[in-house]
Amino acid sequence: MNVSIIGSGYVGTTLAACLADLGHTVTAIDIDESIVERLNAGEAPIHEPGLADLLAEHAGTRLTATTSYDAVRDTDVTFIALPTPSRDDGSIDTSLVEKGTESLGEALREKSSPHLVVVKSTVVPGTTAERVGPILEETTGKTLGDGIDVAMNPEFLREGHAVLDFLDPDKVVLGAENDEALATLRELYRPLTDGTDIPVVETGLREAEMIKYANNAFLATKISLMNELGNICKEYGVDAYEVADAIGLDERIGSQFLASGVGWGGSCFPKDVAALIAAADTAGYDAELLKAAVGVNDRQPKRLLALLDDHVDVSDKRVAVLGLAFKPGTDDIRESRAIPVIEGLLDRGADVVGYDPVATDRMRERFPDVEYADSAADALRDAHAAVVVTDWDEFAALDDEFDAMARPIVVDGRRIVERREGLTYEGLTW
Ligand SMILES: NC(=O)c1ccc[n+]([C@@H]2O[C@H](COP(=O)([O-])OP(=O)(O)OC[C@H]3O[C@@H](n4cnc5c(N)ncnc54)[C@H](O)[C@@H]3O)[C@@H](O)[C@H]2O)c1
Ligand SMILES: O=c1ccn([C@@H]2O[C@H](COP(=O)(O)OP(=O)(O)O[C@H]3O[C@H](CO)[C@@H](O)[C@H](O)[C@H]3O)[C@@H](O)[C@H]2O)c(=O)[nH]1
Repeated sequence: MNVSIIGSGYVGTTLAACLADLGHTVTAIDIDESIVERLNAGEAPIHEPGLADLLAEHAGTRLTATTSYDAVRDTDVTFIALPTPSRDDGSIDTSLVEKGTESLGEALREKSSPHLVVVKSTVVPGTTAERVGPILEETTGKTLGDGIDVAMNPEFLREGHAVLDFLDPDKVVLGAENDEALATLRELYRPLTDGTDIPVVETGLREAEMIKYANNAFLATKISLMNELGNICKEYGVDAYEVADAIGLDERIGSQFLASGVGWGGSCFPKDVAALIAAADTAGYDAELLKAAVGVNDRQPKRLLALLDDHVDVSDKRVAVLGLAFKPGTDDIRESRAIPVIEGLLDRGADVVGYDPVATDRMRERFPDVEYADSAADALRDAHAAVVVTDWDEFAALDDEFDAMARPIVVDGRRIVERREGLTYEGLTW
């Protein structure tokens, strides 16, 4: 099938590379020329395991990139993978999706064969039918169901595992309101799902939109609940990880997403939970539990800093922040818990030195005046304390490096550092 994808960020690029790998002919469209150049050169514009290999294999053959929307006319299906950021009140800003849809519709006006537009972006229930659909009708001059159609296909990939998650998903959700749109979506995913036991959920547009929010809200709330339990564990000298291992054996609870610590960040959980709370508010429902999940999440970095305060007054002291990315395996710092931690340390007058294997450049843009080290060892040298914010594997191997600290104190927000003699070790929930 000939597919075009608007937006070549984390989702769009992964989708482009994976659909090409599944045998489709893919055109990636982005307004950022440097991204288009990199894609055409077979290079990954983002740090994502396995992505560079797929792009190198398919660029120039099954995958091409362009800044021109005209390319959509040579395709049968267009995915919209544009950002849906938060407004100040937490609600989603759909203006980029709407602008992209307008450009798409104008380009499709001259196309005579049928075209399916699939919303991949995370959008609140009603967006595809009530915003994307009408814009397409207006700009193409066609009627939905007659030459142009819409569908909704939420994405569940995790950053750092994007390619594997796409090629081996827990489920594929296809939202459509008519048989033709559904048949096109099925056809598109057939190379992925045929002969496998991957569940394919066929549902309506609003349901598909809501499934995405429900998925993220559930996972974020699960972590916040474990963080709440972990905070109580810490007060009673109980190891929250032992508790989590045991409760995770109950199949109704499940063992995943029970790692307590400094909380959830990233480009999705904070934005999507806020959007769902705002959407509920708009509908007249007070999403109390989701608000509490956000409250617990906001508290975890403060608890980490309070534990540090118990050990050392960091004013004018060098403090190492180990890990800057919102989680390991990515250079993404959006809503990273490192941000409130660094802010709290700067408020206390600390000389912060940050280290991350891949996310330093991005954090430097956010905090240009903070010092950044090239290795964990360099960050720890002469530091009066260290805090761990991201569970990069390499932090588990740190050992002698702690001997070079002015005072070997570690407050671990991710249970990754090994306890050792001579090290004052404080876990956030254990
Ligand atoms: N990042 C994730 O892990 C993830 C996972 C599932 C769903 N989502 C959702 O997918 C959507 C996209 O997220 P992302 O993280 O890939 O975004 P992103 O910010 O990484 O990428 C968006 C891309 O769109 C391009 N762009 C902006 N305006 C454009 C326009 N008018 N025309 C063409 N290109 C344009 C930008 O240059 C950028 O390359 C969001 O709704 C997000 O919530 C993200
Ligand atoms: O037990 C856990 C698991 C995760 N986290 C934190 O939660 C955040 C999110 O982690 P993860 O879900 O692995 O990363 P994302 O790439 O943000 O993926 C989430 O958000 C995506 C965008 O919507 C969805 O597609 C994915 O299904 C969903 O897992 C990170 O800060 C993690 O450190 C914890 O604190 N404890």
